[in-house]
Amino acid sequence: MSNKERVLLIGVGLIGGSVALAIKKEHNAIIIGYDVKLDNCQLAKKLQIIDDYTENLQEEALNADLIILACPVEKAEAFLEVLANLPLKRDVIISDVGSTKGRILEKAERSFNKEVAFIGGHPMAGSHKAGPGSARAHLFENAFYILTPSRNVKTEKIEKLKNWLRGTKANFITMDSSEHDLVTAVVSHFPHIVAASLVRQVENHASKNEHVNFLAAGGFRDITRIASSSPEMWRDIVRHNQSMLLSLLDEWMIEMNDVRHLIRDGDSDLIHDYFFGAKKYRDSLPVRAKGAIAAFYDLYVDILDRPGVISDITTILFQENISITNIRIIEAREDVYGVLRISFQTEQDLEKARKSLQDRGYDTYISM
Ligand SMILES: NC(=O)C1=CN([C@@H]2O[C@H](COP(=O)(O)OP(=O)(O)OC[C@H]3O[C@@H](n4cnc5c(N)ncnc54)[C@H](O)[C@@H]3O)[C@@H](O)[C@H]2O)C=CC1
Ligand SMILES: O=C(O)C(=O)Cc1ccc(O)cc1
Repeated sequence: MSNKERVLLIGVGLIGGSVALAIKKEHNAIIIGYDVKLDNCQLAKKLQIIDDYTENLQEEALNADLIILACPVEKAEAFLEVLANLPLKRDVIISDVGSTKGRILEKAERSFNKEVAFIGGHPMAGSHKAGPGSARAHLFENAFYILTPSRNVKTEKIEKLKNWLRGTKANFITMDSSEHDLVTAVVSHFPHIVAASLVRQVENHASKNEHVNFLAAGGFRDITRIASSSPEMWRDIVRHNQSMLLSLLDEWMIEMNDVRHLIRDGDSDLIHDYFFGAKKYRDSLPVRAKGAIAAFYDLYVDILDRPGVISDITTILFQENISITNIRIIEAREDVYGVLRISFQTEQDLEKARKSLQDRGYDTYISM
């Protein structure tokens, strides 16, 4: 066997694949994938995300220097038990990428002896897409990557894990698992539940009114994008973070009840203050920083409603080798300016596109 270090990736999907690509950029290690979906392993190998895959997890685990769990969190918890019963390498580091940390850390601390360093990990970036086909080496660039080491882990092991993951170009922060589960519940898990519930409410109305579907196609689709994420992943997150989510739901119901009173009483100043408070806080949040939910790298371009303008713009971007992920006319009236919204994968693409289009006389905006 070669003397290169070996990484075992359990769950070869969007996040596992992106972590693997980031490791490959910086390390000459051998990355072996394991996944219940053989197709995902085969695709990942073809895309050179992993070097190879195995159907014998237990055998590969014995040789691994780094093991990363990147499957839904309830499965990850079950794999910890499998790993705990194996004679792993003495200095192995085990980490995960799961969206919840409390139950995983509890299991790790109960299962492993002090030679095994389990360091929870959660890259706070991603998307509603799934599978290795959507994996990107730069997915976590400038994002926060939360680490939740188990109690007995030495600082040098944490530094070693950061070194393994340096190709992500993420900003590492360390916290304990309960703080992690609280903040992620507030900024990510609970908003997902709200997004799903909004979509389900619209669906209910769509069955009674034929216009709802058409009207929900635009902005509503955008603000509820996260409701298209993997149901398996969110099922596990909700089960793992149950108590935090129940307490946030209680808070939300009190808040909604207050809103109900506001609307019922119809006091124009109080209603204004409610929206003003929300706007003030939202406007104070960093615009281009990466948070828990992926930012939209959207550029708005004023366009005259004339034939050929869209192909002119896409040609400019093509010549500049800038890939776009979505393009849409979001406002177009006869004989007046329309607005084209172009979405990019990265901030750099957005800035490059903005410059190229401005140089050719187009008026562009980053937010509307
Ligand atoms: N999607 C996102 O934006 C983010 C997700 N996460 C976390 O990352 C983890 C993975 O999520 P994604 O990569 O988004 O999902 P994904 O669906 O793209 O990848 C998950 C992979 O795990 C595999 N898998 C499922 N059960 C398995 C099992 N029993 N054994 C082996 N492999 C199994 C799936 O076949 C799939 O290839 C989850 O724990 C999620 O909470 C963390 C940050 C962001
Ligand atoms: O932008 C989105 O779709 C997300 O919500 C990404 C996301 C999903 C799960 C996480 O634990 C962290 C980030």
